[in-house]
Amino acid sequence: MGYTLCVIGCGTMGIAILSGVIQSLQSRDISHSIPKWESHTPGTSTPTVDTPDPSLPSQFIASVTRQESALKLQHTFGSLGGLGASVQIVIGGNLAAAQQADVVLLCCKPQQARIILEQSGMKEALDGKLLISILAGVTLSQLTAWVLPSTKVVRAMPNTPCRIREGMTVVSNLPVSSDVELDRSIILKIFSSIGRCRFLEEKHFDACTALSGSGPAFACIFLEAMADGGVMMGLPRAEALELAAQTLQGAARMALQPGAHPAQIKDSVTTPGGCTIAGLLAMEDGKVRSTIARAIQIATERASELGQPTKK
Ligand SMILES: NC(=O)C1=CN([C@@H]2O[C@H](COP(=O)(O)OP(=O)(O)OC[C@H]3O[C@@H](n4cnc5c(N)ncnc54)[C@H](OP(=O)(O)O)[C@@H]3O)[C@@H](O)[C@H]2O)C=CC1
Ligand SMILES: O=C(O)[C@@H]1CCC=N1
Repeated sequence: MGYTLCVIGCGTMGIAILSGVIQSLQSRDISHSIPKWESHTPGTSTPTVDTPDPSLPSQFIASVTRQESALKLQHTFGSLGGLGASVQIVIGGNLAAAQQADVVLLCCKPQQARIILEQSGMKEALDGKLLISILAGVTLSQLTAWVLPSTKVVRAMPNTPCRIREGMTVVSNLPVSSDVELDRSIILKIFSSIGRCRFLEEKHFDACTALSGSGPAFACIFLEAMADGGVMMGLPRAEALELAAQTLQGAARMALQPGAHPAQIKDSVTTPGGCTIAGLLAMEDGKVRSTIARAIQIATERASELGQPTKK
């Protein structure tokens, strides 16, 4: 028997994480050994025997406030069958959900965190438990001030591709009060089962929020623009999108190979006097690099404002 994982605020990200974890458990990938503490490439591990593992979740609770959201969760998790159908969906019951849980994943909006954590009885419900916040901008010092010192608080910054188990999640270092081995294992089994996961110091979190948290949106602007170019040149829209998406996926996977560098991948495509260099120069004329890099800079600055008292 594993532990009970509760998601408080189960919207886009809560669904992405829970769906990914449940699918992973159902395909048994999550029980595979983790090759390294800090990073894991999906699909590279080997199966292990089916023994009860205290670092694996076996019961799930998803908490929201609206009936409409609950119906959506019922449909989404129900369609996964098995464990998905067993997810307990609660409306307006954060406290009872936290009381029942062993590990709580806080996935509400940044500005709701304080109200949820300071609800009467919540401190006691979280006593000694692992609380993982995915909230952009809400700092560890804010979170720890809203719970008892015995609550083990970490921040995680996942992204929407967790839903298809191709996510990128950055996790802050574990607190000293933590049972380091078990808690690291719990965290890695959640987030490595739905993509890559690595630990980084909290000071990098706003940049990670912008780069990998917001990144899928930025990447899709680039993807759409590539497809638009193809459509401009007469390609049908659906095929243009397929070509753009698969090309970005292929290039990204090449860049993730050990020892690879994006400049080397670019150079290998670029035949002297050919069409690639012509396109690259047009991109440089449009300041595409600084535009994209500045977008990450501005998003980082905005991330640092989220969940702060004077900002919305
Ligand atoms: N979207 C993304 O790509 C990423 C988001 N994040 C962070 O994840 C968090 C959630 O974002 P996202 O999933 O997009 O937001 P959503 O709005 O999709 O989800 C928020 C959920 O919280 C629920 N909720 C609202 N109030 C309460 C409450 N008092 N108690 C319990 N549940 C409540 C809402 O349901 P209902 O209305 O029924 O209450 C909703 O399901 C944010 O803090 C964001 O910074 C981090 C990484 C990536
Ligand atoms: O836009 C946002 O604020 C959230 C955080 C990262 C991605 N989405």
